[in-house]
Amino acid sequence: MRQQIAAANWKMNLTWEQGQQLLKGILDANVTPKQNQAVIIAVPFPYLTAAKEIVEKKAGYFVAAQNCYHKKSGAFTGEVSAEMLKSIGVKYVIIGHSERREYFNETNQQLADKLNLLLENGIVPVFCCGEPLAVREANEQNSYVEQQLVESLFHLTPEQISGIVIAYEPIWAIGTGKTATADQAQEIQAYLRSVLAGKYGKEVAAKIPVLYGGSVKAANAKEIFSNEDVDGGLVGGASLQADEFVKIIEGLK
Ligand SMILES: O=C[C@H](O)COP(=O)(O)O
Repeated sequence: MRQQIAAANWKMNLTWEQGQQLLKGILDANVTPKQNQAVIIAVPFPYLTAAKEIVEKKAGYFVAAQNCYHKKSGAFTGEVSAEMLKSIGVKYVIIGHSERREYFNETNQQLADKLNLLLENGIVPVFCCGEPLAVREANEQNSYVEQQLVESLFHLTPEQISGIVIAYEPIWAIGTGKTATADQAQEIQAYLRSVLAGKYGKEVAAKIPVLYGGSVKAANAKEIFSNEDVDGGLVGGASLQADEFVKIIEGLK
């Protein structure tokens, strides 16, 4: 079975003291991921090293960064490179979150560059994609998200793309409490997998985990994750409460 992933994205929330409490709550629940499962916790940059010490003591649990810069190194004050993240042992990095696309004007081309840098450094990119409400209302979500994949991912070799994780997050469902139905998630994620299969073949497409994100919580995780093409979730709000996130982990296939 493809890898199944419960990914927490703290975004710009929590002091380090609060973060430690949350990690303690999650790890004290002592849920052991199965062979095909992983738990990823994306914390703010300043917490990465200390969080890694705590989180990665437990098998199957990893920290992630929430972003990296699209250039290798140089005079880019305030930015963090893929190589720096590698140098402290970070194994996963979220890129292309809709908040970064919207508030920081990230483009598909910049994301293609970030992917290259992460892969060069042996880091697994968690590539986010997803459509805004107006696109969903016009029923154009498939072609919209397909374009995001084509422009950011399709320069990768089959071997490279086999090493990434995709997170489909409809923007209208992020932090709104409005979740895509399990059927809506399955439908578009099956479509995205067919797009990947069209370019790379079915065997490669079948290996790539595709997560769903957008108001996932303990109460709906299991149902959403039960779909064939939904390989877990990228969770914002509900990942800030230990008991909620633990139940989400338990909802993985
Ligand atoms: O990265 C996580 C997503 O943006 C989902 O956030 P949310 O679970 O608060 O809707």
